Amino acid sequence: MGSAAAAAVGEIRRAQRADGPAAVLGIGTANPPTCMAQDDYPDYYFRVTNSEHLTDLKAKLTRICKKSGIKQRFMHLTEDLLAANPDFTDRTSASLDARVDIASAAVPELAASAAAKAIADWGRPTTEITHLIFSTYSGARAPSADRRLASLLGLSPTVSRTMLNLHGCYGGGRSLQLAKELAENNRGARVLVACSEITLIAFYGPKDGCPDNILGQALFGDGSGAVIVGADPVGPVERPLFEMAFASQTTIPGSEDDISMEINKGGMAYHISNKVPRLIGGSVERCLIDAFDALGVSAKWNDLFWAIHPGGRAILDHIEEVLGLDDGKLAASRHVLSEFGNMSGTTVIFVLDELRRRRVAMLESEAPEWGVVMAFGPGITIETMVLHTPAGSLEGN
Ligand SMILES: CC(C)(COP(=O)(O)OP(=O)(O)OC[C@H]1O[C@@H](n2cnc3c(N)ncnc32)[C@H](O)[C@@H]1OP(=O)(O)O)[C@@H](O)C(=O)NCCC(=O)NCCSC(=O)CC(=O)O
Repeated sequence: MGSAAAAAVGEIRRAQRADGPAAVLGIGTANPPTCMAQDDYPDYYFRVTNSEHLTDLKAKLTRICKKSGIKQRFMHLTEDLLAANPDFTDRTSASLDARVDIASAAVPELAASAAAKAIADWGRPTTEITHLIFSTYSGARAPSADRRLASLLGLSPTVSRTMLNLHGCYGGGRSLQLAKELAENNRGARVLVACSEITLIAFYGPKDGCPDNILGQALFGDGSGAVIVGADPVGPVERPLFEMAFASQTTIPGSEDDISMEINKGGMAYHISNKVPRLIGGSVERCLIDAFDALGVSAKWNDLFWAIHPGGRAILDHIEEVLGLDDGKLAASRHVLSEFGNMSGTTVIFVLDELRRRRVAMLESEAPEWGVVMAFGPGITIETMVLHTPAGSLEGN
């Protein structure tokens, strides 16, 4: 290639890319209608699974629920749905087909409800969405939930879709990072991120010797979160809520067996070791130092705003301790954990939405300029994203 052609290709490439950083331009969330108080859950769970005789496990679930930092959770699976599918309580039954049938409809429908709110918050027509990233642990079919969501919303047939399956609790962080790459590398792109999780795929009765299931029964809830991401916002309609300044992914060496998920004939099984809070707590500071070094920004942890995936109360406690965070710095994460439980990949979007609400209530001078999103999942994988809030970004919210 001659130097003139190389220059022309370089010019084309520059013209194809955005000028500014990707930013969050709208956020929406949704939950199924059934809300379960955490204090009532052990009685409910052991009754509907006909397991009242497993008194030790019920006492264990009660202890975990009390220490979980969760007040309530939302669930798609109701008692009526369970009565229609009694084999869902038996982990050895071949119930995957029935679970996938229900999830294939419910997961994109919940996402459509969150996405409609994100699109309204963004303020431009649905047909101007150019890319869709969908993340769920319930996907087991193609065409998948991304295709169904595109139909439900009436997205353009030229929308470029990406499906993320089984990323678990880092699905939201991964989706946001991919959205940043797409928005910055495609001038004018408007990316819809949709995460949607319903626990029905992994609901079983209790079984002696299976404490993972008891932990999961205490933690996980259902919800969907959607975000519109784009660069070079077109005012006055588009307002950048959070600019995405930097993103990275890190895997904790030797931790591949500490969080795992697998689909089998009876649904999804998972394992969460009791080392998870310590492993994550021991790794986050290195990720943060590397991120801010790469940006050339000097950061004091207490001067940032925080959107940490609330995987469990002990994870937040460990992070707070290792980073020396003041009380209240993880308030948005603790609030979401309390009101909704751990909704896997979706949770971090709820935390971002909660942070946005809390920042609106602050004076501009009190609201930290820089912040961090962190999410964790199988791997153990840590997603880190540094956010920046442009001046005036909270006005009019
Ligand atoms: C479960 C807890 C609320 C319990 O609170 P405390 O630790 O303060 O209390 P504690 O030490 O007295 O423990 C109470 C009971 O919980 C049990 N327990 C603790 N961790 C457990 C685990 N990983 N598996 C099974 N049981 C567990 C203890 O053995 C104990 O049982 P007994 O009382 O019988 O002695 C907390 O440990 C916590 O938040 N853990 C983090 C949960 C986690 O790893 N979440 C990540 C989910 S995965 C995720 O977010 C990503 C993804 O899915 O992709």
